[in-house]
Amino acid sequence: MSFNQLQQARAIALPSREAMLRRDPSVHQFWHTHKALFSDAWNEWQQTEQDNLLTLDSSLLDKRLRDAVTQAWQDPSKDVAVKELLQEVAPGVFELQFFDPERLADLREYLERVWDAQIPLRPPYGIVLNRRGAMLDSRSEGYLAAPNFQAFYREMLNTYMRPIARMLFPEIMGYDTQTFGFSIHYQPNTDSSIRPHTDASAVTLNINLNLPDEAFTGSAVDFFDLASGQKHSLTFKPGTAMIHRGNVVHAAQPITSGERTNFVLWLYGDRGQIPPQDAKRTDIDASERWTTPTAALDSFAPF
Ligand SMILES: O=C(O)CCC(=O)C(=O)O
Ligand SMILES: [Fe+2]
Repeated sequence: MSFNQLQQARAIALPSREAMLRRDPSVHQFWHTHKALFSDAWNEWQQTEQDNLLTLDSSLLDKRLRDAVTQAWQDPSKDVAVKELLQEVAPGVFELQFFDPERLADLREYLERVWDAQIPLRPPYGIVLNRRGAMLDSRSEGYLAAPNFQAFYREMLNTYMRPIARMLFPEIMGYDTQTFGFSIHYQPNTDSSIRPHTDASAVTLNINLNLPDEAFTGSAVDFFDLASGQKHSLTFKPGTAMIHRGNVVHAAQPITSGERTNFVLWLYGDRGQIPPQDAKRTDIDASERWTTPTAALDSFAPF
């Protein structure tokens, strides 16, 4: 690797927002053409910045969660301690404290340095084009390819999300081999809300990254319970996460002041498969939950 990939990458202008929203073929071509360059640039960025960058690891997570999860990996029969940290806040929607709010400043500082890197990043244009968001998974064009971040991202999915999801939603077992993720950022005048939709995932973990002093108003997430016809509006607190099946209809209300930053992580099966509607929801043995699939990652990306 020669040490000028970073400068080269910085000199390349992103396609226009309009072209990205239109999903113009030239946009796909753009990311394809520069794939290796951008990946090398993130490597180089990490090396250049290594004295400034915080190590991303599980010390950023809530201690009770980290301890309970560590224990469950050692002895799956003790995973009730993890379950006790999950609260059902709407039908099929569970809340947990994921990050330690006191450590979020470090993670956010890392992400600020990512923006300052000026390497082209592809914003998530699944539902809307969220300007200050990034694709996180290596299957995605223009993803955040810094090796340290990638190791942390994989740890969040493999060590934490998948076994917890299997505990709550046993029918996802086997429909959880593949990963997907992006970050989103809301502020009142640009990207402020998301209309009702379902996710193309088997399960979604949506984690808030707001610092304790970063208050916002509005921006509740509405979950629609089709069985009862009721709507449950839930507001994120710093470092909390909500986990739900992808097929739960949800929407984000407009943010009226402040900002909100979240990581949205998805699991689904090979080639994007999700469990059939009538999938049996019978519990699986704890020892099966605390495992990591060995299937190769495919390249299917829903958006
Ligand atoms: O506003 C949120 O946190 C929900 C985002 C969401 O539903 C999505 O990105 O699919
Ligand atoms: Fe969603």
